[in-house]
Amino acid sequence: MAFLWGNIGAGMASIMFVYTIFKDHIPQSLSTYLEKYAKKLVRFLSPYIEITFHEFNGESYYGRSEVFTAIQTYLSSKASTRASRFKADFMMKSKSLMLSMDDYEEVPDVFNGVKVWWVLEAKVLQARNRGYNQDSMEKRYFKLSFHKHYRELIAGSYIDHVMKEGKAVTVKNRQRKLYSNNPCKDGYYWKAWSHVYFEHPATFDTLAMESKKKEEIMNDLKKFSEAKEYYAKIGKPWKRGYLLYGPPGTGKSTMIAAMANFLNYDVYDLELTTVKNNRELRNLLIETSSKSVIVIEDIDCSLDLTGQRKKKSKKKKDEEENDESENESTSSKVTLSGLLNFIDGLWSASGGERIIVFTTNHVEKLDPALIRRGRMDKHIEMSYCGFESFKVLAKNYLDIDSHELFAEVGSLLAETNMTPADVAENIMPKSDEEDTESCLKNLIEALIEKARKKAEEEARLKAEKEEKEKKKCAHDDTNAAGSMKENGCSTLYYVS
Ligand SMILES: Nc1ncnc2c1ncn2[C@@H]1O[C@H](COP(=O)(O)OP(=O)(O)OP(=O)(O)O)[C@@H](O)[C@H]1O
Ligand SMILES: [Mg+2]
Repeated sequence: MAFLWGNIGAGMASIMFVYTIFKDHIPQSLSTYLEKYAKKLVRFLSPYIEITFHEFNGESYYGRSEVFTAIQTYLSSKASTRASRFKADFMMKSKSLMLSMDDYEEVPDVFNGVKVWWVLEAKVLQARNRGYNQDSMEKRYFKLSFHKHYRELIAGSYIDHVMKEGKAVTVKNRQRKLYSNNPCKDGYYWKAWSHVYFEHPATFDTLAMESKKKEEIMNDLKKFSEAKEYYAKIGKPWKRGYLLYGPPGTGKSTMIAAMANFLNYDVYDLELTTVKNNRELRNLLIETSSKSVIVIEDIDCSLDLTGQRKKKSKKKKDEEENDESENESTSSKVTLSGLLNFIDGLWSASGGERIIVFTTNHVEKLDPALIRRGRMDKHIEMSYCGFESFKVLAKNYLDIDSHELFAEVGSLLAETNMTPADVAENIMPKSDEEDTESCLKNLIEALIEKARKKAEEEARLKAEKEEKEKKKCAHDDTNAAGSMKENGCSTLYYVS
């Protein structure tokens, strides 16, 4: 683009050339001075304007600037037709190559007939000398150049256009991610979450659950995802809490995957036991992106949160405040109030739609404050496999809608508590020889066996109870006899 300057550019180039030859003979201070003013002069004479967009601009400690990311995505769609050097990434979702501009590669673009130039540059900064550890850092930025004449058009409408297009391309190419809270290094920067691509196959179609309940949940999720204006109107953060509770193997984790697939959201799997304190929890929340499901599994086991709020002594409160300030001990010190703040979205100032899901096997153990409506807006019980759920599993695993053995399975399921995980395990063909009928027979056998064990257990408990009652009666008789003697009503006196 410099050659467009014509004579001015050529003149400046000659001066710079002469300067480089004699540079070594000029004192250092004068050379710096000359360089500084030469650059100013160039800028003053240039008919072009440059705007830079830095990758990390202090918006957040860990995060990349959203503007930088949107520009990068926008340019990757341009770069593939207009640049000659590319960096290639394999897009898992579309199973295709995604090309993006390489460093220092210039990509031209035209907006309303006006030409602009983009280039990705980097500055290497020497980090502060910390004893033996002297790292250097690279700061990347996009530089946009255009003619002064179009300042308003480019700085206004064009940048808006780039942001919009960039975000639209991101949504289209979005490879959803499953994040976990293990910090990882991305170039020179630490990120609070590391991720893998999220490719769980569960959907609401494959989820074994009564259809009415399923539909209700799907409608709830859909309504939530379309309610941006509504949440803004009522002045609440755009988030919704779900509590999934029920015995192991009833599909709580499967339901979370189905929810994320249904909404096309990322999943943040938050392992609370590794979070050091409330401050770290807050940072983790800030680093979550919009359109995400934040999951805390087995909330009752994660931390000793139950009743902590009620029991908290003055000493504990002081400790918690210290923890908030500087003390970063290794053991987890997330408190119930820290978690409540987390859920209330007090720190999710960055906005955007988020779903929070807790799972537990023991809902009765949780502090009511944690699961009250408004925090956990919807409580969903995941229960044992009924006939309707079985039919979904039979369709998933055996590809059948009906069978003469269905009636028997149905009546056995009504009498026996078997989880969908166990039903699935029993009907899954174990070899090529196993046909549909033998798979269903396996399930029937397992159900009969379970019913037999249940009956045995019930009989054992009944016998135990009767035995206890007998003993209690004998004890009561003894006491009664003792008291009669005391009252002079009996000649016998029993010692119990
Ligand atoms: N409702 C269900 N629909 C379809 N598949 C299910 C369902 N419940 C369980 N399964 C099957 O059983 C396996 C275990 O289920 P899942 O991990 O979702 O149970 P969970 O309720 O999360 O158990 P836990 O309380 O132990 O975490 C799943 O991989 C899935 O194949
Ligand atoms: Mg689970």
